[in-house]
Amino acid sequence: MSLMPPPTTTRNTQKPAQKVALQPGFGPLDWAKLKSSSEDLRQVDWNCPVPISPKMMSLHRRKPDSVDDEIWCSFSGKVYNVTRYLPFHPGGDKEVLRIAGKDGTDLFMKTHAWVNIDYMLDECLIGFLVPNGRGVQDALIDDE
Ligand code: HEM
Repeated sequence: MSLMPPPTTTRNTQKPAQKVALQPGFGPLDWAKLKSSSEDLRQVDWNCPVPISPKMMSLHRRKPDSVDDEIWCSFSGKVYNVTRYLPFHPGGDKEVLRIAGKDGTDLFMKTHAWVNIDYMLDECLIGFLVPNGRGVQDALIDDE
């Protein structure tokens, strides 16, 4: 009889972690510190959450036709400006950029449902998702 453990315990069936190496100064504690500093991480003209439509959000995705260099996205009906969070994301900025200008709830829940996004991004909250036409700046957006 062999003393080797059964093969099921020796085979690694789990997907490897995809954490990336973050730059010095961009760890979880650094993000917590930045959040509790007086720095404005929302980077918008308003100081309380406003109604934001999918169309408005889609303009903020760092593409050639975007209105600026900022990344907005939504999770569970809340819209965040995640621009400042990108270098702090343990899974790398590219993963977050996949949902730039879009709703990221499904992808987020598939990847790490255990992460408390309300807490992680509280200082980046800029609005609540509403249907197109009902957003605070929708009247200013061209319909082509
Ligand atoms: C902007 C919102 C997001 C926040 C606040 C966030 C937060 C986090 C946190 C805290 C971790 C570390 C989790 C842990 O160690 O257990 C993590 C890891 C990760 N995130 Fe995100 N995330 C966000 C969006 C996304 C999106 C949209 C994706 C796309 C798929 C993604 C993919 C990943 C991956 C692949 C990892 C590494 C998972 C691992 O350790 O195996 N994240 N994220």
